[in-house]
Formats: sequence, C-alpha cells, structure tokens
Amino acid sequence: MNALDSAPLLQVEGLARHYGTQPVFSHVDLRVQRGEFVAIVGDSGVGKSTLLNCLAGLDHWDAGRIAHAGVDIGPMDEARRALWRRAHVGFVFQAFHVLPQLTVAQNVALPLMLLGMHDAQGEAQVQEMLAAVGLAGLHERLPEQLSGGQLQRVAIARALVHRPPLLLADEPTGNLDPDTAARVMDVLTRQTRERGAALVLVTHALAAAQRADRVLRLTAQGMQPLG
Ligand SMILES: Nc1ncnc2c1ncn2[C@@H]1O[C@H](COP(=O)(O)OP(=O)(O)OP(=O)(O)O)[C@@H](O)[C@H]1O
Repeated sequence: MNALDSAPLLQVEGLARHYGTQPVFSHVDLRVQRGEFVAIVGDSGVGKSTLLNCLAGLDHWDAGRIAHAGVDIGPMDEARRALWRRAHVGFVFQAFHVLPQLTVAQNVALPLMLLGMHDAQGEAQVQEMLAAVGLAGLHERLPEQLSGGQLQRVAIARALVHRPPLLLADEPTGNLDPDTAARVMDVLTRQTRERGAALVLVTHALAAAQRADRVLRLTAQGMQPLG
C-alpha cells in the first residue's frame, strides 16, 4: 500500500469560508475513512450546504485544505476538478437536478454515460440501483410523472450508480415518508459498508444521524463531536 492509499479518503484542515465580509465558518477539520459514515448537523444557515459544496469542489473556500485520498483538490483547475468529481464523487443535492427530458433510467445512467461505462454491466447497475431505491417499475417514466419523493430517489440512484468512493448527501431524506427514508438510508449505508465508500451526510433528521458512526456539529467556530 502506498502513502496515498493509506491516506484518509477525505481530509479537511482549517477550512474557512466567507461571503464578502460575512464569515460563514472557520477552523473546520474533518477526516473520513473508507467505509465510514459521518453525519453533520447544525443550525439552519450555519453553512452545512456550503461545506458540502466545498467538499465536492463545487464551491471555493478562503483558507484551509481539502484532500481526497491524499490528493489536494485546491490547486486543480475547473476542468480537472469536474473530471475528478465525475469519477470520484456521488452528490445527492437538496434540489434534485433531475433532467426533465430524460426517462428515469436515462437519468440514473447519466454518470455511467459520461464515464464511458454504460455497457451491459452498467445497465445492470442502473436496474439494480432502481430496485434498491424502490423504483423498479418506473424506469421508462419521465420526471414530470413522478412524485417529489420518487424524484429524490432518482437523484440518489444516479449519485450512487457508478459506485463513487465519496458520497456527499444534503438532507437526502427530507422529502420522504419514514419507510422510504429508511430504505434510502439503507442504500446509502450499504454502499458505505459493503463497497467501502466514505459517506458525509448533512441532516436535521435524527433517524438518519443515528445510523452514523460519528455525528459532528458545525458551528461558526468549527466542527465538534456531538454529545
Ligand atoms: N450567495 C450567497 N451570498 C451571500 N450569503 C450566502 C450565499 N449563499 C448562502 N449564503 C449564506 O451563507 C450561510 C450558509 O448557508 P448554507 O445554505 O450553507 O447553510 P445551511 O447550514 O446548509 O442551512 P440550512 O440548514 O437552512 O439548509 C447562510 O447564512 C446563508 O444566508
């Protein structure tokens, strides 16, 4: 095993972000190992979504460092970061970003298509993922023919289908009834436990946070273990 393989899957040191002169957070440190599930809680507006966007390389930060498997993503230019994100990150957003003109199955297959992996094996992964989130019979439907909770599950299936090593989820069970929420959490935790992904989940839902290995609270001063 070389030094990069033994590095934490995600390592954040001294991260700080502000909007104009308004600080959002500072001194954020975080290490997440492969196969580990970390939940982040915190008051509304404290910067949880902003932090997740930084971890995905979708937003910039003003101080500190983010490394994935030992690779610093700070110096990467936009194009390189986009390619890196496509292969390495599965992101479940609060807004679903499901493409309205594509069917459910095509939406889920999108990451595989972009990675040139949409072959027979890839299509099997699409079907497997749709079944895992409880959408097996709906693959030919268009997004406009789905409920909010079903759309959320399409977004989750799409985030996981290419088996990325880092999963970032922003309130993934926010629009779901308790049974469906539990099922979605099953899918996320299985991907973490069985495939060794690292999962960072932002949530206000106690049921989701209780499944985590660690729960951390984000405040303006940084991140602390809860309890
Ligand atoms: N484009 C922007 N310009 C200025 N301030 C912003 C901008 N986007 C977000 N903010 C502010 O940054 C802070 C962090 O927002 P963020 O959405 O990350 O919080 P959050 O903890 O995820 O909130 P919630 O739990 O309500 O979703 C908030 O106070 C918000 O008002």
